[in-house]
Amino acid sequence: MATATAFPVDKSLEHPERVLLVGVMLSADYHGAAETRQRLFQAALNEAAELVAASGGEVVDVLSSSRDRAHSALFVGTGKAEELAAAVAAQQIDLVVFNHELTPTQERNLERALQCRVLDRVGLILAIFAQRAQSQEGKLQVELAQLTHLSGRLVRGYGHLQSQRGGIGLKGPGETQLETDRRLIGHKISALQKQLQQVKKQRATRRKSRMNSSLKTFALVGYTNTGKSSLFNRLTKAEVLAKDQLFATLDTTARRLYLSDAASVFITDTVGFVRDLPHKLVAAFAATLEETALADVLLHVVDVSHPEFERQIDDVNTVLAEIKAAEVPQLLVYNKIDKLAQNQQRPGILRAADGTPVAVRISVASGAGLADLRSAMIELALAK
Ligand SMILES: Nc1nc2c(ncn2[C@@H]2O[C@H](COP(=O)(O)OP(=O)(O)OP(=O)(O)O)[C@@H](O)[C@H]2O)c(=O)[nH]1
Ligand SMILES: [Mg+2]
Repeated sequence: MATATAFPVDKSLEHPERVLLVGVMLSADYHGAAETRQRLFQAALNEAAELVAASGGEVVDVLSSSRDRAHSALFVGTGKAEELAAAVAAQQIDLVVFNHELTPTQERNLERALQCRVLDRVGLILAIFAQRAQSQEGKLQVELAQLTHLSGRLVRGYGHLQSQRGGIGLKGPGETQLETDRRLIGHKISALQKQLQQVKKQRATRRKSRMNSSLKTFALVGYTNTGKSSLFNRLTKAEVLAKDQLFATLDTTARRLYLSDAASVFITDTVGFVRDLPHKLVAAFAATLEETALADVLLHVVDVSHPEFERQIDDVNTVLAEIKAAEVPQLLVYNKIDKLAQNQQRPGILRAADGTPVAVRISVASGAGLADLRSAMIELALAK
């Protein structure tokens, strides 16, 4: 349900946008030896470039610098701002993306100084979600996240002006507008929350009928672009969109899956996670992610060919803890082994000391290890 609002909620991108990507390596954010810090910083920049691509933008230039700072606050000095403004003008940049969190005030000041739109990482992820949301639920959730993001900005963004005015007791026109905006946003937010509550009920009803059937539920989770939807399709012969793109999936789909005569299960595919997934987004997607927390087993899909796959596993576990799914048993699915060196492509099940399957090495692309995965799933489905 698209809604027109009086305020600039829509930060969605129009493509093709010419994007300047800015990375600032703050010593507070990257730890370890210089070489490690450099590698992590580069990986974060690469991921930001992928996010830009996922939003339909084109990275025209990347500027990075490092700063020795004890606290993790980005400060853009006048010299740097001038350098950025020159780059924006020279290369006809439409959008500058900071791979760093900006305060609303910083974002506004930068927009003024650079004469061009500015987004930080959170804003970029929200913009992608806004573009992608397909289902009514997905759209409601993204809109809620954007409005919450905006209302936070209105309050914080104008706060310093208000306190200055407070003493004089003035009520300028801007302030009145601000109050109106706040009230409208407040109404809109509660309306959205009510609608989402409704959706949540419908979901609960559907889930209940699944639970009554006493079938176990497996939920696919994992970092974005690891192959969850590809695996879902392969296992269930469904046709969920699978694409080499961050956040191809935003909704949850559930299908019944026959594993053996004794074991039929439900399997769900859902939105992928990313480092620093905005909290507002996680909160807004609570209804979608609830399925995950209530699953019997999580199939944690990992792109084992990704240089940062171990960190991605940690990032996913962080989000899982946030949505109270940390206690759900996990089976790690090491996918894309076809992309590893020849001598590392061996598929199969890895077991704990007591014999419980803890991980399976597979390739959805080549089909290697899929039989192992199915038998591990049967074991877990029949356990208890
Ligand atoms: N080489 C290789 N590529 C794979 C394999 N599995 C999936 N892919 C590719 O990885 C990309 C991402 O796949 P998806 O299934 O969309 O990944 P996802 O985890 O659902 O991604 P999001 O929905 O964005 O979170 C696609 O281009 C797939 O073709 C695999 O085993 N090997
Ligand atoms: Mg997907």
